[in-house]
Amino acid sequence: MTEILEIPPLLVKSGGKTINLTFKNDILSIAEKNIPSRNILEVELKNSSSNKFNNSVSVEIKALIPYSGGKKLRLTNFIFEAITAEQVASWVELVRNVAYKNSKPNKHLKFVINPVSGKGRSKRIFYKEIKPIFDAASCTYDITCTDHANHANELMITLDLKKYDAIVCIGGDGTMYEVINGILSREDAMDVKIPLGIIPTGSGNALNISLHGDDRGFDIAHSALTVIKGVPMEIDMCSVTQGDKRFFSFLTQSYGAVADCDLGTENMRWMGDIRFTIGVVQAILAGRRYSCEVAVKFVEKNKELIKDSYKKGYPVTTTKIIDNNSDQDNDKNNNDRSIMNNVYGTVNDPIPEDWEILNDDLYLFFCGKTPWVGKGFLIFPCALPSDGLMDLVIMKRDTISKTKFINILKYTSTGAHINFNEVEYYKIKAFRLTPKNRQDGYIGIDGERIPFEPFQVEILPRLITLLSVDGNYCHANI
Ligand SMILES: Nc1ncnc2c1ncn2[C@@H]1O[C@H](COP(=O)(O)OP(=O)(O)OP(=O)(O)O)[C@@H](O)[C@H]1O
Repeated sequence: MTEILEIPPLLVKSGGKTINLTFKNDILSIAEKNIPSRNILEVELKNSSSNKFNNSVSVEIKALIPYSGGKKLRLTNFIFEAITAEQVASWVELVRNVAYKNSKPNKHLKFVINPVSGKGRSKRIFYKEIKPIFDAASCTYDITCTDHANHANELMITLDLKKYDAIVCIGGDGTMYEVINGILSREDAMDVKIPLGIIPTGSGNALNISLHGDDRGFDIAHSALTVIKGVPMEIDMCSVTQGDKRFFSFLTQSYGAVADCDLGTENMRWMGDIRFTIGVVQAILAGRRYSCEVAVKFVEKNKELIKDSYKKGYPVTTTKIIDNNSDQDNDKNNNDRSIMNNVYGTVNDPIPEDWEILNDDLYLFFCGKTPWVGKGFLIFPCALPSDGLMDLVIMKRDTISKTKFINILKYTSTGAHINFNEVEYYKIKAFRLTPKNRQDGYIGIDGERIPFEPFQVEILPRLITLLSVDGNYCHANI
């Protein structure tokens, strides 16, 4: 992330040689040190064993260095003996400023560790891999290890957020879901701007994959670096109402074969990702029908325009005035973090007049805000964090054969499924889904099952801030 190129090199001794020290890697901390020679064991630099420090002035750099083809990062300490002691203090100061030019150094953090996420190894991973990186970056922190489901939610309601620079989940999407819903149920929710970070120890980690891409979505060091040096990124929230309940979703809302296979094959978890494919094939071959009535507030139906806007790097909302409804001022919504209340009411209100009603047998109804919804599953390649819109993918039973549907699903790994004519891809502001002709089935919100009853979802812009690599989700090459 940080390129220390503008810094004049410092003349140092390393491995018995004199070198001009420049540093291009991600520096977590840099300090001037008077190091007695017996501390030489700290030095991990190649060929450094011949260094003798003899109480001279040295520079200690802790950095994340790429290895394994640059895909992984390793925490490494370097100590160099300076040739001219006078130079060191100003050089150290300069490097420190560049290393943290876009982010606050020495952050004070709240870690929320979910000990049961993923394979139940979060605590061990924290002490072995995560803590050393934050210590190297001179961060300070408090830790809460959740001891029951919903603990993270409860914690966020009462926590003094002003004490921290960021809240960091050590867990999966479910932990982040609780943190977000806790924050948004606070009395002062509209004033909370604290950024949230995630270090992936869960099983799905859709959010972290969307932040870092398929390659790095499960990578601890890259995610830690994003917390330490990342850029705040506001994200829209999906406000969901069902019955008399209201809650916030930040990933997906799904119904149909994929929801069935995600949620209905929990007993096959031991199989790994293959359970999902088997589940889809089972559901389709069994001829399961997913009838429903969906009412949608569409914003953009032209798939080519959506793709084109994404490729050019701007949201469709900037190409078109989308909604002149007096109840919702889009400019305001797109620029302000100004609403907590639903604009379109709840699932118990009449459907607004300007929504379109679809009555269909579906294979798939998938709506969401993050491009990736799991590893190798780039279902919404044009999703943007804060365009004030949700992406919607629909596949209808009467337009696609069973084999074609299964075939198209394979292309979701690269996002290329949206190029098929049979796949509908929309930008929408709100929808209501009412399941039909079935007593029971699966509806998934952020990968968790909710009751098989009508529900309504609308977008509320920019309610939460995440720490991201560069202010956007990982780019999808569509
Ligand atoms: N101490 C605990 N005991 C039991 N459940 C807990 C505890 N702490 C948290 N939970 C619950 O664990 C659930 C799963 O957590 P999380 O989603 O982070 O992990 P995951 O399911 O492995 O990851 P992902 O959602 O990314 O697939 C959360 O919904 C949370 O309510």
